Amino acid sequence: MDVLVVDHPLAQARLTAMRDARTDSAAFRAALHELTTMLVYEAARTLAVEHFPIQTPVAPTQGTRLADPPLLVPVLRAGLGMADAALALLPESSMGFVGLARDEHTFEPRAYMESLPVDLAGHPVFVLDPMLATGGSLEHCCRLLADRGCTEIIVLCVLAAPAGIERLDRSGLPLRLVTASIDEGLNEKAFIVPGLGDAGDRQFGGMPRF
Ligand SMILES: O=P(O)(O)OC[C@H]1O[C@H](OP(=O)(O)OP(=O)(O)O)[C@H](O)[C@@H]1O
Ligand SMILES: O=c1cc[nH]c(=O)[nH]1
Ligand SMILES: [Mg+2]
Repeated sequence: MDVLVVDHPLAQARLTAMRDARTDSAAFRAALHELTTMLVYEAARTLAVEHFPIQTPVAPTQGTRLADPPLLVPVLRAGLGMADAALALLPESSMGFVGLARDEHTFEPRAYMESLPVDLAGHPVFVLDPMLATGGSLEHCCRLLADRGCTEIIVLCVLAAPAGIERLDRSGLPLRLVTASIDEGLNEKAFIVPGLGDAGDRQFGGMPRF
């Protein structure tokens, strides 16, 4: 599986703000928004483009645009904080939604929402979720997309644990990963270490489990 680590100093500064336990929710959301802009910029580098004629004030020339803007799929809740920034850079994109909550004991994802186009054959998809921990949630989400015929899945996350990367790699799904960091590992609660805590709670506050 192709993995790109965006180690640009401006990206790492936003990541540092997100890791810092003193960062409040508003500053956390702002840093995630800005970091997502950088992740999307890098992830979009390999998208297919098409050229078309335009006229500058001086002369005719060729313009460039994305041939097929990717479907954006934030994984609720935490991925919601990446949605606005991605849509700002990709204003022609459509958006689908997948809602997953990881069970605190089994660490398996429980699906509670799915709103996706029926047929994704031939279309690229950007999956937005800040955290790749055990990989259960993102594997579940990417499988939903592959089941709809998608063969070009790009996962954008803030932090990836080695176990999650290995799981996605083993899944055989047609994906590549863009992340701001590969962290050391997981603790006994399957939280990423050193990580940044619970990305959903840090943006939106704690939630009672269903
Ligand atoms: O790789 P995994 O082990 O599956 O863990 C990662 C998942 O955990 C977090 O979501 P969470 O279940 O906490 O839901 P939330 O976004 O509503 O907080 C995160 O946003 C990922 O979706
Ligand atoms: O460290 C982790 C692991 C899963 N989900 C999170 O939000 N954080
Ligand atoms: Mg959470």
